[in-house]
Amino acid sequence: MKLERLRIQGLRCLSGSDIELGAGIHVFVGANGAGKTSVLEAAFLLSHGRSFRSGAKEALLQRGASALSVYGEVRHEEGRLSRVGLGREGSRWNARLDGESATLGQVVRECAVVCFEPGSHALIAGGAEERRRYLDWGVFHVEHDFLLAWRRYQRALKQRNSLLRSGSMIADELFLPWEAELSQTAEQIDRMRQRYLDLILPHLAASISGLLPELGELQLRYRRGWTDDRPLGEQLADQRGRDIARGHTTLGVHRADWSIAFEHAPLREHLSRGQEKLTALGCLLAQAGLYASHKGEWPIVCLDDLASELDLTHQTAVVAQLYQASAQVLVTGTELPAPLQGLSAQVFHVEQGRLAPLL
Ligand SMILES: Nc1ncnc2c1ncn2[C@@H]1O[C@H](COP(=O)(O)OP(=O)(O)OP(=O)(O)O)[C@@H](O)[C@H]1O
Repeated sequence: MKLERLRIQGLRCLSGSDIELGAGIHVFVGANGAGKTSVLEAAFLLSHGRSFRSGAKEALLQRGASALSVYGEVRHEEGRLSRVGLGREGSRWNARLDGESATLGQVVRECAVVCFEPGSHALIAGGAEERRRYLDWGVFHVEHDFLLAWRRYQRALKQRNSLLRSGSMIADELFLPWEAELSQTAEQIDRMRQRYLDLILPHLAASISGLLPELGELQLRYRRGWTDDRPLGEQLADQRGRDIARGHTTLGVHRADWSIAFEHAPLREHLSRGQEKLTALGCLLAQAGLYASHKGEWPIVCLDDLASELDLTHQTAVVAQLYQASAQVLVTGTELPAPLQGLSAQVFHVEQGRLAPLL
């Protein structure tokens, strides 16, 4: 798929930009603070409904502006065009698909963006939440029932947590329906996640060993969030007293995690910072590759500040892989990254929140 048009209003320093994009590689070049990353953030917002930068979604809204909107025209491999939009006016976010009001789920299903950026190493070195988000984004795109199960799970979790916080005088019977719902939806979500991990493993092995051959074979480890010996419902009932003391539910798919161990680096602490970044990049490219083999089209790939994140050899390897795959790629840099010199790429100059194509 490719973004043929990206219109951004009121996002950080971008007050009003409207650009046309083609196939292949696009580079956004400009000084620090010019607004390059914000362009990638806008594309990512259409795909995830949030930014990849930490902090509140509210920080995206331009200081002093009352509204923010991002609109994209996404051309799919089979020729179909999806017109996707997300916006915020006052305190409300809204989503639009093909001119009609839509849900966030409908919009993000039409626009898939994977993004490698300076914070991506958190996928390997950070907390479990980042890894669950990665996993669930992939599962969402291959399993149709995922979103429904996930929403039911979140609702039941919220209800059980609020009962836990109401104190120990709450009758056990009040917990039972929510624990049954948690147990049923957790089994579903866990099965989908496990299927996804089985699917992605060969993609991970290929993409990470291409970037880090010196680390040897990799193993994917997964913890589902509760033990395998008994149904989650039974374990939640046993755990209730301790959960009341803690004020939240300590077992379930919201506690799941996964990790990668290498033959020559069995612990995460054995990886250098650069190797963490390359492993994270390998995970993102594997996810893009799996998406492509499942959907018949590559997601849009964003590489923020490529030249300062990777050494030249790895920059060249990544660019060559994406070039061969004919993926639409959006890259940022303070100058044109060396591996792109000589390749046909559309270059945009970014200055103080304004974008101009360089001919
Ligand atoms: N909510 C906001 N309203 C207005 N301006 C903002 C807001 N948030 C951030 N900015 C400004 O917008 C710009 C965002 O820059 P961005 O991170 O996109 O730049 P960049 O070109 O990628 O920079 P670098 O090369 O330093 O990473 C910065 O100048 C920042 O101060």
